Formats: sequence, C-alpha cells, structure tokens
Amino acid sequence: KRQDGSASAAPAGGTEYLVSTSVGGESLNLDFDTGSADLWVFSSSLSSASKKGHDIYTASKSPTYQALSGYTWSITYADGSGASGKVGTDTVTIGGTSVTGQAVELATKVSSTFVSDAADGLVGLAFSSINTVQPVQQQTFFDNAQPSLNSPLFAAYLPYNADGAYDFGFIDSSKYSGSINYATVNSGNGFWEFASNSYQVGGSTFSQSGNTGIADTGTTLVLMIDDAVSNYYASVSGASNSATYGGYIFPCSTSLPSLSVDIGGNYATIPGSLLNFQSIDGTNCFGGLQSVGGGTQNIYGDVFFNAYYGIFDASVPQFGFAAL
Ligand SMILES: CC1CCN(C(=N)N)CC1
Repeated sequence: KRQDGSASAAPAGGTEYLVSTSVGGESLNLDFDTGSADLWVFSSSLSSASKKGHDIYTASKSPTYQALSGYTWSITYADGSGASGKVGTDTVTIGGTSVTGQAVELATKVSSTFVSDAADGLVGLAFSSINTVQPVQQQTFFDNAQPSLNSPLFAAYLPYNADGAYDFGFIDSSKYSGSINYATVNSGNGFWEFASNSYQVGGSTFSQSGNTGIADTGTTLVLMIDDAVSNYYASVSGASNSATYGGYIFPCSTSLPSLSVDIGGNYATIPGSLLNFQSIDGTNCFGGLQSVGGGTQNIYGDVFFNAYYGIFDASVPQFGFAAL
C-alpha cells in the first residue's frame, strides 16, 4: 500500500535515538519507545523552565489540531521519570507515513530527567492496551498507520554510534545479514514480549526457564534477572557491583564475553564489544548489561538493537530479529 516509509533515527548521546517527526506541521525530535504506548510532546503549556532546550508543540499554531476536551494522560516510566497533560488529535508524519487524527498527548508537566534529556517527547510503539489516556484509551501511531501500510509491521535499525532508522510497512533487506528468526509475541502485558528461557555467557549456557523478554527500544541497556547479571560478571575480571554507580563496573581494559539470549527458541548474540556501555572515569567502565531489579521479565533494549535489526510484526503478533 501507499504509506510505507523509512524515518532516520539519529543517535543522541549514548544510545538514545531520536526521530524528526512532524506534528501538525511542527517538527519535533521524538524518542521511539516500543515499551510504552503514549505519543506525547513538549507543549507550549509547560513552564518556561521545563521548555528550556526543547522544540515545543504549539497546538494553536497547527491548522489541523482538534482538542479532546476533558481528556488527560499521565505516565511514569520504569526509571521513575514521568509526564502528564491534556490530549488532542493532529496529523503526525514519520518518514513517509502519515496518520490523520492521531492522539497527541500535550505535556503540561514533565519530570526533570525529561527536561535535561534531548527528546521533545515520545512515540509509544507498544500495544495500545497500555495507553494511559482517560476517559477513552487511544491508539498508537503504528495501530492507526497499519491499514495504510503494505504489511502491518515496523522495524528498528539502531546501529551503535551511527544513524539508524525506523521502517514502517516493510522489511529492509539492506539493513541486516543472514536470516530472520521470529518469536511468537504474547501481548497480554502490552509489550512485544516473548519466551526467553535461557542465555549464554561466552560458551556457557544457563537456564532461566519460564522467563520472558521484551523488545524495548525505549530502554538503553540490556536488563536481566540478577542471576544472569551475576553469572555474566563472574567471568569479567575486576568486575564489581557498584553502589556508587548503581550497577556493575569493570576495568575498561577488560575484554568482555559475549552474551546470547534466547528469543522464542533462537539465540541472539551480543558481542562483548557492545557490552561496554561507557567509561566512568577513564579507568572503570559501566556495563551494558545490568539488573532488571526483580521479576522474570528481561528487557532487551538499545544495546540489543546495536547488534540486531528488530521486526515488530502485528500480523501474528511476532518479533523478528536478524544480525546487523
Ligand atoms: C517494562 C518497562 C520497560 C521500560 N519502559 C519503557 N520502555 N517505556 C516502561 C515499561
């Protein structure tokens, strides 16, 4: 169909990727998040302190904006950050894909982490069942776009320290090598969630039977259960779990083992080189694998996507992955 297209995703510090998005003709740099389902933007209703350093959406300047009177939204993310505000609809265009009447959530409050972050808002690409708008839950950009796409899917291409892309409606065979493996998705929790029953550290295999994973472009790192994290760093000489830095650190000179994670019955292997997230002080480095903090749901974030092209296919639903 007509509306397939690709949107460039620019790396903004570490491994956050921002996509230039048109909302009512106004251009904003938004963070695409397959772990949430709200499309929200920094709005003119914010305090001037909160607006500092951001592109702002001004509803009154958009000829196609329609207020949804009395509608509200409020979201808190896993890291404690959050935002809230009011709701309207407008035309949203991402790459070559345009949706009219898209619910646009205007932030009237944002937490401090968002003020200092580069993103001017988020595009939620999880399942619409976890959208926070009240009194009537709203659909994601992807759900609204599906009827106009060749295939009801989008793909995330997020290479390390390089421009990435989000492809809507098609799989770009130039963005990956080898074959695509698919995992059946259970959307019961609103995420692109699949079985993840084991993992490998270097050549050793460990079971995490009954656990799951979610494909989450909105989380920077790979976050796994405590056993997996301790098993991984047990093979990293000089590694320690630092209270100061809130996670595992190790001497930057250490060579890291690869980490393979089961995704619906097939392993995805992240090379050790991608698991050194960033230097702390030139001597010690902070790991790209950290603890998810509890539960049995692992979160495969941008560090995973630095090694794999991810395909979010609503037709089953299923999650596909292929090596970059
Ligand atoms: C399960 C959690 C993963 C991180 N989140 C997110 N990307 N918005 C929140 C949900």
